[in-house]
Amino acid sequence: MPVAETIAQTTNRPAPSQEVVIAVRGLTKVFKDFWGRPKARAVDNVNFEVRRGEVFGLLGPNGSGKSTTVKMLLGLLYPTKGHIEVFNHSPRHVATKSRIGYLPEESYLYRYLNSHETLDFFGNLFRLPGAEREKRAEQLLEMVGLSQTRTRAVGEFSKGMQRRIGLAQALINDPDLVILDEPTAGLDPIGCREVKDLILALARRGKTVILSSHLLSDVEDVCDRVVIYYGGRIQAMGTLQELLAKPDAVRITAPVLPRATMERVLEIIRKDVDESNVRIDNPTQNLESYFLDVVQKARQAAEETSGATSGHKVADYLRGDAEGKPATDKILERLTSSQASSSAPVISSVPQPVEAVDTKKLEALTLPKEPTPQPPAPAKVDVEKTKAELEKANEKLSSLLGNPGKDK
Ligand SMILES: Nc1ncnc2c1ncn2[C@@H]1O[C@H](COP(=O)(O)OP(=O)(O)OP(=O)(O)O)[C@@H](O)[C@H]1O
Repeated sequence: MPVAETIAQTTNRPAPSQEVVIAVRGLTKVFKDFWGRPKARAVDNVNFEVRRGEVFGLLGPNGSGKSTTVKMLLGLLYPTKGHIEVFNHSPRHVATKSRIGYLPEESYLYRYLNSHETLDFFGNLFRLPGAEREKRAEQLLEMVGLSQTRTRAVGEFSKGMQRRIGLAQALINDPDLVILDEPTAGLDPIGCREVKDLILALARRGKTVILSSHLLSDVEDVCDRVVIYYGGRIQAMGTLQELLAKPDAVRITAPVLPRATMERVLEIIRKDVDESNVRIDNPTQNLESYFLDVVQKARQAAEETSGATSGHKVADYLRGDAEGKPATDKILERLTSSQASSSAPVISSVPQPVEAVDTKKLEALTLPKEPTPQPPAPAKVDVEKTKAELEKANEKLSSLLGNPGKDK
């Protein structure tokens, strides 16, 4: 799988359509004991709708009702009360089931089948013709980075490799609705990023994705909307923007500024807000980007691995015209923009006193040698610099894909 993009908000994904794929109303599930006495109210009067092309996150602590909800969406459990429609039908409708791909929390694989046979077996369950099964299996194995281990029994696979084959299995029927329970559990950071990119690629193609995960950063990277459960009830639901925005604070990011400029900026800010409410710091890159950089360098040594390799491009049959902009363009944009801001200090004005302006920090953030104060740079595009950055990013992308020059 290519690294297509990481943060949903930075993608040019079309807005989800108005077509409702899942409608859940008053959904309740009470598990009863042998004598019919209520044992656990796993899901309690839950309502939500998911539209076509949406990536919808199910969040909540252990035992809060996520898996029970998923099992009811799949028609594996009957609701005690309430109503579920998937593609306008009951989840038990056979034709509806054929449009769903499911990656359970634990993959149930036949340990003596190899990865190719595993996919062939599941393709057979969907009555795919032999040639089509063969084609999809090959593409999927390549996509999840398992083509080199296609003849090894899946029982020998590591946890992350089992997750990868499970993901391939969930996609063999080219489903319109993909339900993924902890898809990144056990995966290395590159695998996690590839799975997130795959989810975004599926959504761009108009697939609907339900993602249940405890990894909040994963959810944040890919989900359009999330629901947060506690005790079987929905505690919060909305887009990430709605749930996470802090409308009473602003953040300004800029390249490192001369001390005099910083002083002037602070002077202006102080006129409106108390100094103790202003925080200055350097943005840091996240651990994922740092890790990928380190691995990229290590990979140049081209060490052999008996495990999963980095995945390759999204399987052709899963791609569609709706992909829009090529994946490489997006990663270039992201890499260049993150480079541009890597050394930038952030000034944020927050309502709660976080940290008073620290003169030492301020000094550290300003240029080491006091240059002559420069007037603010005009906002013109430095074509040469942008070109160089693009080339650098392209190299980074090629080595991330382990496929130098191919996507140029
Ligand atoms: N088959 C069952 N019989 C009895 N109780 C059950 C059954 N399945 C789930 N429960 C109970 O329902 C509640 C919700 O469980 P569920 O598996 O849906 O939680 P979850 O949010 O998926 O948790 P986790 O994050 O740990 O996977 C828990 O109290 C659980 O014990």
